[in-house]
Amino acid sequence: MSTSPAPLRTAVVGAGMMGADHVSRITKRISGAEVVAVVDPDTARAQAAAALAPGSQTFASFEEALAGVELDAVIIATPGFLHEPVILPALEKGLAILSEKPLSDTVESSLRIIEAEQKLDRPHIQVGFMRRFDAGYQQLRQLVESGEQGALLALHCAHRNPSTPPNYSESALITDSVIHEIDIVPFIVGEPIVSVEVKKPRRNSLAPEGLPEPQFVLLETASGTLAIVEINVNIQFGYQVTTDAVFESGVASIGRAETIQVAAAGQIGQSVTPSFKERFGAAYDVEIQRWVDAAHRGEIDGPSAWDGYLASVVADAGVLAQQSGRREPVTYALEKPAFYGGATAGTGAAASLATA
Ligand SMILES: NC(=O)C1=CN([C@@H]2O[C@H](COP(=O)(O)OP(=O)(O)OC[C@H]3O[C@@H](n4cnc5c(N)ncnc54)[C@H](O)[C@@H]3O)[C@@H](O)[C@H]2O)C=CC1
Ligand SMILES: O=C1[C@@H](O)[C@H](O)[C@@H](O)[C@H](O)[C@H]1O
Repeated sequence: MSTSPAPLRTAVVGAGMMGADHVSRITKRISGAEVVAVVDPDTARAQAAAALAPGSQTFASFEEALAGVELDAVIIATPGFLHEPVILPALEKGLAILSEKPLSDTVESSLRIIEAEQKLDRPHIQVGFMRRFDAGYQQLRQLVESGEQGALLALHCAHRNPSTPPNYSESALITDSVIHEIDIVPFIVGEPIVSVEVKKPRRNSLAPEGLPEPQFVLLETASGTLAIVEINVNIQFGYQVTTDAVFESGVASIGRAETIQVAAAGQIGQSVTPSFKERFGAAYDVEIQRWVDAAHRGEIDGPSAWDGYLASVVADAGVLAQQSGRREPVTYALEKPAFYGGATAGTGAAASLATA
């Protein structure tokens, strides 16, 4: 008779929107893990999230959680610039780590993280690029790989949010939002991004003062496939993420039919998801379940810290392109280490896409 392994004793660090959602996910929707600690200096948030996971304890810092409870794993859902201070001690303890995107806020920090991780026997960090687990993106990737419609020439990507949180800056358009396309475009195309250019059309007057958006971000991959990303984060009507892929002999579209379409009373309509939590709810569930299952096997099963590092290099070029108005080349300083699953030539970016 086979017995299930003991649940992964997990801390969730950062009990805001994503952290609380992950607490609920682990407790109610997936198996093989339990939240034993919720960490947030904002006591009310920590307690509200911990209430979703009966038996969990709250802590004001990750250090206190490490000292106060036995852990196997950690989910990091603090703002990006606070990921590294949790990732490094978690690596030292050998915990399974799911870091929300981005891996970190700078290339330098991402490099420190991958250097620290490579002191261990194997990758411990999975990055929360959940689109890789979305059924639509997976089908699109398969279509590209099949070659059924010829070569992939271009992608039209729309990334629309109803509004932005406080302190959302112009660079956040790239580092916080387009970072998802920066990860998913190489995943679909199967090759790295080699340049970034940013075009700024007329400003949406409904965006917060000083935020020049929408913007169009052009991501070019190694063989010349062009992804044109409309990043448009104060569009009011809802949350919408779509991709239209242009092939040599056809087009394919994903992301437009998340909800039922109803024809009635002389109209055809469907509702729009209000936020990423609904649009990508199923993808987050699959992402976290696969991360938990892999952690029980001593593995990761999704985008690695190497993928997080690659994304940070492209994001850097993107922020530069916002300011320069020029096409900025993307230069990856490192070859992909064998530690991350393949000593391929060049950036190794394509080979890093084998998972998820
Ligand atoms: N995969 C996805 O689609 C999404 C990912 N995210 C990512 O999730 C992370 C969190 O984002 P949100 O939940 O939107 O932010 P949030 O602002 O709602 O929550 C962040 C929480 O971290 C807490 N915090 C701050 N310093 C801390 C510390 N030293 N230790 C523990 N907690 C601390 C804050 O008090 C706050 O409760 C970010 O990395 C963000 O990029 C966010 C939204 C969607
Ligand atoms: O990661 C996310 C947010 O942080 C970001 O602000 C949004 O633009 C993205 O759509 C969402 O998935």
